[in-house]
Amino acid sequence: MTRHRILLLPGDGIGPEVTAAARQCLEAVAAGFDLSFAFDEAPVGGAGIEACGEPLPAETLHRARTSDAVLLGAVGGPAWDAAPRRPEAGLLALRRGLGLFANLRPVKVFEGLEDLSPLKRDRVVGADLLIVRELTGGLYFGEKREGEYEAFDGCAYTREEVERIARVAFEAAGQRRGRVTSVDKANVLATSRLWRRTVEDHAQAWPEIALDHLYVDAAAMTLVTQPARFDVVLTENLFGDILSDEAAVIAGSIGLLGSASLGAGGPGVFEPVHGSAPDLAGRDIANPAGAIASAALLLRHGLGLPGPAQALDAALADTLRAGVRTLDLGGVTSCTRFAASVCERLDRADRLADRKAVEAGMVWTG
Ligand SMILES: NC(=O)C1=CN([C@@H]2O[C@H](COP(=O)(O)OP(=O)(O)OC[C@H]3O[C@@H](n4cnc5c(N)ncnc54)[C@H](O)[C@@H]3O)[C@@H](O)[C@H]2O)C=CC1
Ligand SMILES: CC(C)CC(=O)C(=O)O
Ligand SMILES: [Mg+2]
Repeated sequence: MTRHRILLLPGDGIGPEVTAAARQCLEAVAAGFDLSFAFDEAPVGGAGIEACGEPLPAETLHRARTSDAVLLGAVGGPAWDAAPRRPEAGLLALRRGLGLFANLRPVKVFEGLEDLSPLKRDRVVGADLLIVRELTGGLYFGEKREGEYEAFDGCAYTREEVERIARVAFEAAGQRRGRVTSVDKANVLATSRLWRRTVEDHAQAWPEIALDHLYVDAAAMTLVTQPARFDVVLTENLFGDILSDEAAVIAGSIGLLGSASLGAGGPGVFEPVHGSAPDLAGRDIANPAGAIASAALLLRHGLGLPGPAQALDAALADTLRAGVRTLDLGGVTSCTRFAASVCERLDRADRLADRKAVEAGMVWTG
């Protein structure tokens, strides 16, 4: 039996709580599908600074590189706000170190949560989009200078960087509803004009995919006024970061969103979209759904196990449909109890997924 090596990077704040919840679900999946997962754990972010003086200790990066997939919680918090090296730098270094240029952030409205969003119900029902965010270029990785009276952040993109993320977006659209909306600020930024030209050229090879462009300011508005208009949203690092938090409004809580960060074949990093939520940390009240959704993405994209991924997605959806809700969803269920509910439902969800699991060569044995 293949032993899949999963590295856990819990990080800071609620990171350890939601990562433990997601691990519990992965263990339940492993038991049900007769899979073998070997979990390892290493410090990153503030935890890395505390343990080794570095937000990304060399040993953590080494263990990430030699794993099959990485499940990360979140990094950062007020304790390190004045630190010379911030926890967030560890996350960026991990993404760069593993070459994870593509960040997939699915956004949908779970059945039973249609009234959670402050947006009108008829706007959010049917919304189902995928943000494809470029993850290792742009402002976050440009030249930086920080002085007392002047600071500088450089933004650079190459044609090759835009092309490879465009390919991911067009491929995803081909498996979804066939539409890519590329978001830039080409009326002002040179990098955005390169982005738009490159995406236009790339689209020539995909005549079956409908491509349109929006400036990021208009995209921010349209995302909440007509969310169902979007299928795949292709955008650069900074815009994707901001738009994905905004898109959480469609789902109803940022605690619900998971993500997959993928490169050219090595291990991917799977992490919720939210941050370390210091206001919730240590109280067992965070919503672990985003981390659990990330674990499902890990199964699908990180380990190539679509049957088990589908089972975990189904158990999560079933849990939410049944009204099990953490505080952010208007409920009282704790983080640990929510995870236990997903595990309890895995059996049923797996039976529902049986046909797909069998197709994928994975049979439920629990
Ligand atoms: N990927 C990562 O590791 C990220 C780290 N951060 C870091 O996290 C720290 C806090 O940043 P914020 O801007 O406050 O963003 P945040 O995402 O941690 O929190 C924003 C709001 O969402 C709520 N929230 C977040 N996750 C939740 C969950 N699972 N369940 C229920 N509610 C949840 C929080 O309580 C807060 O009200 C900062 O140090 C920031 O740099 C922020 C974003 C991403
Ligand atoms: C802390 C940032 C670097 C990460 C972030 O906000 C994100 O990737 O969504
Ligand atoms: Mg973010």
